[in-house]
Amino acid sequence: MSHHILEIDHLRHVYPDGTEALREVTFSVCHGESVAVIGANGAGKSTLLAHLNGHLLPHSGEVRIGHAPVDRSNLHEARRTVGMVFHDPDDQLFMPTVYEDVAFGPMNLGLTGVELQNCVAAALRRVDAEHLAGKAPYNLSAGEKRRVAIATVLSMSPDILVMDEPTNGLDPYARRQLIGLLKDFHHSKIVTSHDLDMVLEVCERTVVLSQGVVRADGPTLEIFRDEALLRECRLEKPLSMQGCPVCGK
Ligand SMILES: Nc1ncnc2c1ncn2[C@@H]1O[C@H](COP(=O)(O)OP(=O)(O)OP(=O)(O)O)[C@@H](O)[C@H]1O
Repeated sequence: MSHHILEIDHLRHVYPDGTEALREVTFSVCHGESVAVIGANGAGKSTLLAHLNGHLLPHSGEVRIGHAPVDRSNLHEARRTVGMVFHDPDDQLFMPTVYEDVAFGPMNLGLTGVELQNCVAAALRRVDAEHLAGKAPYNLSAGEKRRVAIATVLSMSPDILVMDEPTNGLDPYARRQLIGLLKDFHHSKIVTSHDLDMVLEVCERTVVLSQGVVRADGPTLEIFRDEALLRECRLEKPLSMQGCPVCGK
């Protein structure tokens, strides 16, 4: 029995206008592993994420979660197993208060009363947002919204946390807080981002997509040291790995 929690097997996706966004994409994620999926604009990252919880279904190939292929018959289970934090938190927060947003998922799973209250409090505590419980989500700052969006997913106890551009729009302090939070999660994680410094800190492994194809898959540091690969895939080294712009060292 393999120790993979998620397997992406020869996944191909073609949009109705004929754009072939993913071609034979194959890689697996182990229990507890943090994997970044990086690539230039249009490389296929969002299309790939949309397959992980069945928002899109493949033209050929498959996505397996815990060895079960994701298809129309098990979308509900796939969405419970894969906690997806969307690119824009406003797509995830729609209730009058933060508490109700975080309670929404577990309530649908049948939690009520004290059990529900404890579940919401635990999820908010993990993202350091208990004090926001009574606030209206639309009044929160970008960093607060991002943390609450993560809490809405954590309250469902997913086996895999998937995050699309988690540091987008955050100021340096909020970004640093989020990186700390991600490093403290010992879930399996898949993160897509153009923030390669964050990737370097949070993900031990990186998959590089280019024009819908997996161009490389390996330890993050090795990938970022491969200048020819980065150039070919229209990527740049993380700033923390570039020399000083003044002295060149
Ligand atoms: N609904 C759609 N219909 C047709 N083509 C699409 C659609 N959505 C995405 N595409 C195309 O599929 C390819 C992959 O797009 P995708 O959004 O997955 O890339 P991405 O790596 O997430 O890009 P970015 O970094 O800009 O967010 C691109 O060529 C894009 O133009």
